[in-house]
Amino acid sequence: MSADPDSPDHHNPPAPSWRARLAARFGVYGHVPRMFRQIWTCSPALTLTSIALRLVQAIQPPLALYVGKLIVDEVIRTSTHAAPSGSLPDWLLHGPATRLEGWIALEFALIILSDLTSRAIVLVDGLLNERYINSVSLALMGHSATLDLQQFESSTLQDLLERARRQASGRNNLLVQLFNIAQTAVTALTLAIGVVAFAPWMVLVLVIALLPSAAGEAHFNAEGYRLIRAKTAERREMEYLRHVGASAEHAKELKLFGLGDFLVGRFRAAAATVLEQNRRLALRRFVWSGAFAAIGSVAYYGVYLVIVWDTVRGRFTVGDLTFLSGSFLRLHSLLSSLLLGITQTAGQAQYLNDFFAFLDLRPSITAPAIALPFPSPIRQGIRFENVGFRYPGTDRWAIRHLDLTIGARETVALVGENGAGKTTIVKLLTRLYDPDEGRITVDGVPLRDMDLNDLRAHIGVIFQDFVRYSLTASENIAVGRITALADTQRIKAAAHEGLADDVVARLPMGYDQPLGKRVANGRELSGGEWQKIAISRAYMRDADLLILDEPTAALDARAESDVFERLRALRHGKAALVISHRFSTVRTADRIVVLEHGRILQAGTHEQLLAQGGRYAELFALQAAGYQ
Ligand SMILES: Nc1ncnc2c1ncn2[C@@H]1O[C@H](COP(=O)(O)OP(=O)(O)OP(=O)(O)O)[C@@H](O)[C@H]1O
Repeated sequence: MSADPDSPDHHNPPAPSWRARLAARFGVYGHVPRMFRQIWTCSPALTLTSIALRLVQAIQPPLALYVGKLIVDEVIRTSTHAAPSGSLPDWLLHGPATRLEGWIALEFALIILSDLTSRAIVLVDGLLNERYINSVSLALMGHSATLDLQQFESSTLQDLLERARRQASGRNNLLVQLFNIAQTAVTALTLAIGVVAFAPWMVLVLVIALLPSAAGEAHFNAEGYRLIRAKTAERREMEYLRHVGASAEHAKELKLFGLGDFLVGRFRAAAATVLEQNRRLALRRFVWSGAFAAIGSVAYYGVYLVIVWDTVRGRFTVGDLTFLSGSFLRLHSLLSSLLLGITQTAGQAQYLNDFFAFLDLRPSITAPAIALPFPSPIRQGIRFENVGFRYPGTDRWAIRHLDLTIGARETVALVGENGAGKTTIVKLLTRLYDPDEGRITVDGVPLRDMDLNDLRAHIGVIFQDFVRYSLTASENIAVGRITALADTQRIKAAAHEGLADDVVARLPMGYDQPLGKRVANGRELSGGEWQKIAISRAYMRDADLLILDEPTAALDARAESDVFERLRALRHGKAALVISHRFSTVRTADRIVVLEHGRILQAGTHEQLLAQGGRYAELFALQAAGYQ
């Protein structure tokens, strides 16, 4: 992580200081304490149980080794006496070996205990891990809801989210692995204390011999992290291609256009670069780790030789020899597995960093601490005052010098060619974005001064790319006011107003019918039928301003005319903004605003605009000619 791969000059980063290098090596673990706090809040009882069980498990190996030493010493001591006569039961019950029996019984008890605790650990960790993964998913979803649309549209956030999601994927068993590392560390420490009591220098030699391995692993961890960050865009592309290439919603077009091979080729190309770099790193890691590990093994056998020599010389008993060589062998393998564990978890801990980095993102569209309520009902109207807006990362004005008023009881239609800025006006009105210039007010109260939830609660908006939820028909309508999910009457009334009641009546399971192809027993609807469901959502709100962004594009002519007849009747006395390319819809509005390149070109009633003979009349004539 010595260079930020997102920065343009990451090919030639300045030489990092040793502090930066150290931070890069171990920085991946920076968020582990925060993760433990999160685990703790998932279940203090399970966390404590897991820690207690692991402590018990951790001190068992040194204990077992020490008891083994006592048994060997005792066997040697008793075997110097005359060989016992009689059978094994006689010897056990009456012989001079009661101490030996005690040690053997203790060793047996330790083995049983070890077996029980390891099973209990699997159980407790499994339960805890599941809760933790759920809490990660909840945190991701909860925090996503607070972020701005503009943040979601940035590719940097997409990358971060892609990496953060891995933390919630369940494949990531970081919790269990970190607990294992802690347990191994406690065992290694207890063993080391035992060995230190006999010969402190042995532990020192072993630790020093493992230092190159530790440094190597830390280096390769940092390399791996850098590689993953640098390749996030490719990974995201692979994820996308996998989704497009293997999902029901894309199957129709993929077949008809014969895109299968094209997608496979693109995936192969993206995968190849990631694979190649990973392969090179893995090979280098293999060679260096092997060499470093050999240093550890040489040191281990050197020390082992000295222990044997000291036993032959009589400095150590045979029991000491079994304890020391056993401890030493164990210590060597524990320290190696500790390193390996750290290596494996470092890869996963990076996702932890990304997960918390995502949680630390703050939305830029916020409400003031003391926010004003939405002026309901609207008395004067909604005003755009000299509004200008550029999408982040672009230098073209999507809207500029825009002055527009929507009267309190007025239905305004926005027309204009593709890209004229119609949808952008809706996004600004709902504060999905904030204008760069000018301001938008409702009855003189600036949108920025209002409570965000209150603002959005008073506006009913259906975008042209509304969401088709894989939920029941009833839920699909209720999403317009999710707090009224149980209010069947309200849902039915909204369905009636949005013309969805006929659609629902034809479904075998009525309002309880799951919609879409993703769910069991799901029924797919036609484009127009979906649109009627979406329009009904808008009627779930008792909105002061209703916005329909091309709501009728997929409706047949009769349905479209019905929708607007109802809109006029039901919106009686309330403001509405309608975006449409169909002049049959547009002409019924109280006022029509013609947009071009983010500015107002003309405004007036259908008749006035026709009489003016400008762009509106031209576009109207074009469409009318199409019907002749
Ligand atoms: N998220 C975005 N990021 C950058 N530019 C955008 C974004 N959304 C829209 N634009 C640009 O802003 C301009 C206005 O877009 P807008 O969606 O408001 O047009 P529109 O009038 O609704 O068009 P249409 O009739 O095709 O729906 C267009 O030039 C478009 O390319």
